[in-house]
Amino acid sequence: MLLDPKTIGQILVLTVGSHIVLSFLRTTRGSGLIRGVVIALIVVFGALLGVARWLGLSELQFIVEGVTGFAVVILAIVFQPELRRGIISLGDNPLLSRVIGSRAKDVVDEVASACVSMAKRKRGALIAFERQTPLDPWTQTAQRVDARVNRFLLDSIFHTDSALHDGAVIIREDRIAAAGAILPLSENDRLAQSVGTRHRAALGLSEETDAVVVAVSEETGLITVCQNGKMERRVLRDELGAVLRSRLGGDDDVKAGKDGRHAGGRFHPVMKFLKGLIANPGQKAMALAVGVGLFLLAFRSIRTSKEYTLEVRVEAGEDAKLTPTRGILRIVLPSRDLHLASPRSGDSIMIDATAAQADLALVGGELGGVLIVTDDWVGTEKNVRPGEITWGVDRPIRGLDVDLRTPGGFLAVRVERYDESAISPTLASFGGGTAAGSPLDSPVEASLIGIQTPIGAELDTASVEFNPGVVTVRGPKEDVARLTENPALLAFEPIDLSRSTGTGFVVRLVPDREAMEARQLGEVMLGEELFLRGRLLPRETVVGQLELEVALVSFDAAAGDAAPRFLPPTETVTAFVKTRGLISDGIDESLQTTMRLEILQFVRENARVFVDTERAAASPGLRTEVEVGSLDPLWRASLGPLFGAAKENPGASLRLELDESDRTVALTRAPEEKGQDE
Ligand SMILES: Nc1ncnc2c1ncn2[C@@H]1O[C@H](COP(=O)(O)OP(=O)(O)OP(=O)(O)O)[C@@H](O)[C@H]1O
Repeated sequence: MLLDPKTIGQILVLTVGSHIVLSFLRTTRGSGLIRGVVIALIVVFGALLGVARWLGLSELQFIVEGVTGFAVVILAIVFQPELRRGIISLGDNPLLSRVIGSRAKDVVDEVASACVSMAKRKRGALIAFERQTPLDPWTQTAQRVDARVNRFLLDSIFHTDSALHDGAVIIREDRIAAAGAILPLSENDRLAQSVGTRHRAALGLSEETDAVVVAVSEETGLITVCQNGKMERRVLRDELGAVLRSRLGGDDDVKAGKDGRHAGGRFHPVMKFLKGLIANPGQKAMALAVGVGLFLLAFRSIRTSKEYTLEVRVEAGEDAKLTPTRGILRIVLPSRDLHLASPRSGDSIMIDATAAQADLALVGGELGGVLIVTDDWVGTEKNVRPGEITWGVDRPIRGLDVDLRTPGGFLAVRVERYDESAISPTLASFGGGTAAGSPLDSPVEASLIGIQTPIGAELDTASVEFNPGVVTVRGPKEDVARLTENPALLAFEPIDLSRSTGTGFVVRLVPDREAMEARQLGEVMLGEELFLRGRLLPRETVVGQLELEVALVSFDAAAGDAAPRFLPPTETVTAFVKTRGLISDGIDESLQTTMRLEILQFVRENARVFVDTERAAASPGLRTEVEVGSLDPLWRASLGPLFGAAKENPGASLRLELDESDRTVALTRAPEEKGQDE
């Protein structure tokens, strides 16, 4: 529990209240009835309330709680006189009596003055001050007076001619309650024989009650004050007022007489108050215990509500944690073969928790829950009531009343077995090598793939191949179905190109993060690891365009004179010169131009565009396909130092590509020579 100032303040108030009640119960010694009734009621009500709470008997609890208020009112009415006296006895408090005690002071002065006057005239008197113990037993058998205390009235009561002079006067608060009261005689053996009945009666009452009794001797005129079974004799007339005040101030420790306190009168009220604080420690400890107990009772009883958001997290098998964790609704599945189809792991669930303040204080800002799923839930949707979930934080807390913020107030939980499927993804599944977001379409620095001259490069999708093999995916039925339909939901892991990877690379496939986040895929497991194997090539660029003459070539040497004869073609064709990895975009433009010119020069001198006469013969009179001779490996040896090591790179190339519209030429047969006909 939090010991904040509010809590401490409330406990203090309850402790003071308990102390007042306990003091009250103690003071009504003469009325054991009220104590008995109060204690019996507390025990009975407390027990009933406890049992009702424990067993959840809400109707009984309701009635007991309701009746408690009535019981207090009825008690107050029935015991009104006792309560009144009890409340008045609070005036004994030295500070309070200072505030409200001016009357008390007058009473004492009046009594003291009457006693002194009677002592001087040797008139016998016996006056008892009622304090906390009611003196009813003695007033009831005496003459009721009920007059304001007054020295002359006292004097005349004890006048020998007075009908009331025999017996004692009893003073209650500021009034003479009775006169002619017969007090109990002390049976103290140690009293001298000479002590007469008046003085024995004075001592006797002081033994049985907390009353302060003054006796004036008819014989000697001496004044005696009795309290707590002790007799102080020969009280000086001048000091009687002070002695009485000190006795009636409630300070039992004051001993009249030799120490001269009478001269000073009484203690300072603040001192008395402070002494009062440490006096009677047993009762104060009990008051504190009652105060703390009442506070805890209220703290545990007052129920409040609080809103929490919990994240669903799934665990399975024996490793699952079975105690609640802050902010998490843990759903524990019986085995790893199962998965939670709904709610999905990561979902948020809103709940309202209503509980005793004490319990919510334990929970603090975050609540957690554990739901244990059994095998028979598989394949069926079960509506879980909040009561079936163990709520708490770090440990279960009983009695939390939780409402789920879902229509119907329950959590619909569906558990499925994992599904399995084999898929064989193709490159097309990934949108080729240039799919947006795919790491494969990033331009690759030539330096990273072993070409010294930095050049732009892109993935040649034609050269990308998959590792052979089929991938088995395993997961929730719907996810597996989605993946089978659209393997592109598998994504590439980022490629980290390094010199050691050269132009080849291997990429692992994983479920696509965006697809996961878009909830297209939940928890897919790959049966085997799936790899993509690819090769990186520098980007191909066009160096220039050439008009080339077409030559006639016969590859069939054995044909000799038998070969068909054609006239050399009169047409030319357009060819594009294309390179990879030879001219980088990054270098100086004039240098690029020089390099281009060198390449074009080389191609003009070495390129061969030809028609194979053997093949052309097969289609006489038609347009015939033109072919291009290979420039490789000739160009690697022939290009000058400008091209440096770039031309040694296996990824670099130089090739000739004919214009699509210009790939054929018309051939005409040569006229037959005479000699041949013969
Ligand atoms: N039980 C009693 N309750 C009240 N007053 C009593 C009681 N017994 C005696 N008295 C009073 O005491 C008077 C008798 O006093 P007695 O002489 O026996 O006692 P004492 O102690 O010697 O007093 P004193 O010194 O005044 O003579 C009675 O007249 C009566 O007023």
